[in-house]
Amino acid sequence: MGEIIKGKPVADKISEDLVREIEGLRGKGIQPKLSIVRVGARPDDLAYEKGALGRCKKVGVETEVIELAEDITQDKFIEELKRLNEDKAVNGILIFRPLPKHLDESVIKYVIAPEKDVDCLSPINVGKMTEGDNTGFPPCTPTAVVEILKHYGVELQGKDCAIIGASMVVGKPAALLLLNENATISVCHIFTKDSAKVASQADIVVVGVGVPRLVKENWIAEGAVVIDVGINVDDEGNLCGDVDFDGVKDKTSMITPVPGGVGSVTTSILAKHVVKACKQQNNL
Ligand SMILES: Nc1nc(=O)c2c([nH]1)NC[C@@H]1CN(c3ccc(C(=O)N[C@@H](CCC(=O)O)C(=O)O)cc3)C=[N+]21
Repeated sequence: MGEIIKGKPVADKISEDLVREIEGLRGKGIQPKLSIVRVGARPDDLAYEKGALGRCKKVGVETEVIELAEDITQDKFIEELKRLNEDKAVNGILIFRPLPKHLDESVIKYVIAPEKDVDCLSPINVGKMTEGDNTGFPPCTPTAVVEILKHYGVELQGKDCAIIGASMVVGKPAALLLLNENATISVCHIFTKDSAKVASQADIVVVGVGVPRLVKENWIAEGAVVIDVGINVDDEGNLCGDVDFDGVKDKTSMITPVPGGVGSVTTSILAKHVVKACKQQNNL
């Protein structure tokens, strides 16, 4: 019991396919490119940026980072974004979130070109995900969750999934993507009466809340599959997930580690979305 299912084999498989696909595109004179938009220098954003740049380099996706000042005005930000929308060389745009408070995401999400929106900021892509329309771009992290489950042969149809956390970047989209796989979904959040009870009745538990080691042994049914999306730094400065890995592991049939789990697949999905966007934009 307690097979540790790592992200690397999943990421490697996706990367191998991408390398081949990008070689094919280059043969046609096409080079996929991602623009990353970062406002300020939050450690969280820098960590993701480092992983994303490394992955893109490895598979052959060109990158640029648009570094904007922490105090950039909304008008200037929108001007930059429109420039990227119109730049024919740019196929994908990733805007790090959350944006500083003075930038209004509810306005900006309508400005990003949906066909370049590789991490699902645009309501068009949220809508496509909700409908199960595969022409859009669901957010990279919950997509990585589903890819890991499929890679390790976890049946989803008819299974009971508990999602812990209801954010727009993890919980809500994870619920929709797993629903699209015909699983039965329960979503727990801070107002849920008894999250441990809901989780302990599930075949699959997906956790993305940002609370170090929240999910304990009593939350997990014997033989359940546990996917830990959290990336936290604990009091000793170590990277840890939202699941008490040592306490939970032996009760599960499979569990993802942190680091080395979902986080390592997210950047491969990002690169995959850039290539998909590139192909769509070139009518391929
Ligand atoms: N639009 C948007 N989408 C995001 O998904 C998003 C964001 N904005 N803003 C910042 C946060 C933070 N975040 C991280 C992802 C990976 C690591 C990380 O450490 N990744 C390691 C692997 C960690 C592991 O192995 O588990 C790597 O890629 O090498 C950290 C942080 C994404 N975020």
